[in-house]
Amino acid sequence: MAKRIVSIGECMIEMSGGEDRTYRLGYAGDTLNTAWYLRALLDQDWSVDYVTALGQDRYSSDIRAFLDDNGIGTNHIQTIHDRRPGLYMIHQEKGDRHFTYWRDSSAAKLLADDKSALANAVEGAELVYFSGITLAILAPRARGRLLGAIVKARDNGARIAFDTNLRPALWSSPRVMAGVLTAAASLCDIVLPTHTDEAPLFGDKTIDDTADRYLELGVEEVVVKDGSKEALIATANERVRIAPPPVTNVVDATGAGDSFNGAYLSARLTGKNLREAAEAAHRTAGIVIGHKGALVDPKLVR
Ligand SMILES: O=C(O)C(=O)C[C@H](O)[C@H](O)CO
Repeated sequence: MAKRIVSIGECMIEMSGGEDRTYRLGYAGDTLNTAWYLRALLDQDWSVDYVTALGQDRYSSDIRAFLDDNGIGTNHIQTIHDRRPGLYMIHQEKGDRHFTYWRDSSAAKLLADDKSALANAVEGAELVYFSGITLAILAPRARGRLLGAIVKARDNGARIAFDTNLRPALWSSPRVMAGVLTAAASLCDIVLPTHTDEAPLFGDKTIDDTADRYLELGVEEVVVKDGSKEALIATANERVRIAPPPVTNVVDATGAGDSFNGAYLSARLTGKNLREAAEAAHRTAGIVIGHKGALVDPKLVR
């Protein structure tokens, strides 16, 4: 039987491009993006399931079909009858991508309402992946239910990977965001933060400060991304710094970190060392930022 990876979070309708007010419709969301690159890079010894909630509208049906067609498991996607998927638009400004969201009443906000559905979803997983965005969209009690299911999965042998993925707009305050993310990270085996996002919130001066903060929480492997600068992979015994290869063609940085995570985790799951995994991750992210939207054709990254 294939070894299971479960990624938990929100998939939205994505509008990318926007030149002459012409947009391309896609489906994306940080945890789905990572699932997408895991699916693209792993062989059929692995299954990749996406756990979220969708509605019954045409876009929810299309998202399910899109995931099915691309080999991502949809059996644990819940249906919320009177809700629809969220939506976001990407715009480019001053060399970076920015997002505007319509997601306040999306179906995914209810993904952790059913405790037994969550427990079933993570059962038998080898790796469970979630993010700070997954936590940000949930009400406080639902966050507790999700973290409870994750702790149980870990007790049953799953490894837990977490990208803190800071989105201040989705949190009630920076203090709540910092507190919840730190508590969640302390339950995880692999944490994949982005230094530039975390530095102003936590006062980190260097990528080593970011790594140390998570190592001190008991995290085994910390993967600190830093945009176009070198990434730091830190464990209690080893520190590896890997610069990305030069990239000349940045079209849209959406999904760079998520694809980095997908490639990194797929390399680690198949026995690659920290250096090899970080190199593979930079390579994949370098391809993704040359295209519009978060998801590129899997053939381009294989
Ligand atoms: O910002 C979010 O919540 C998204 O999930 C949208 C993008 O796909 C994601 O941020 C890219 O990392």
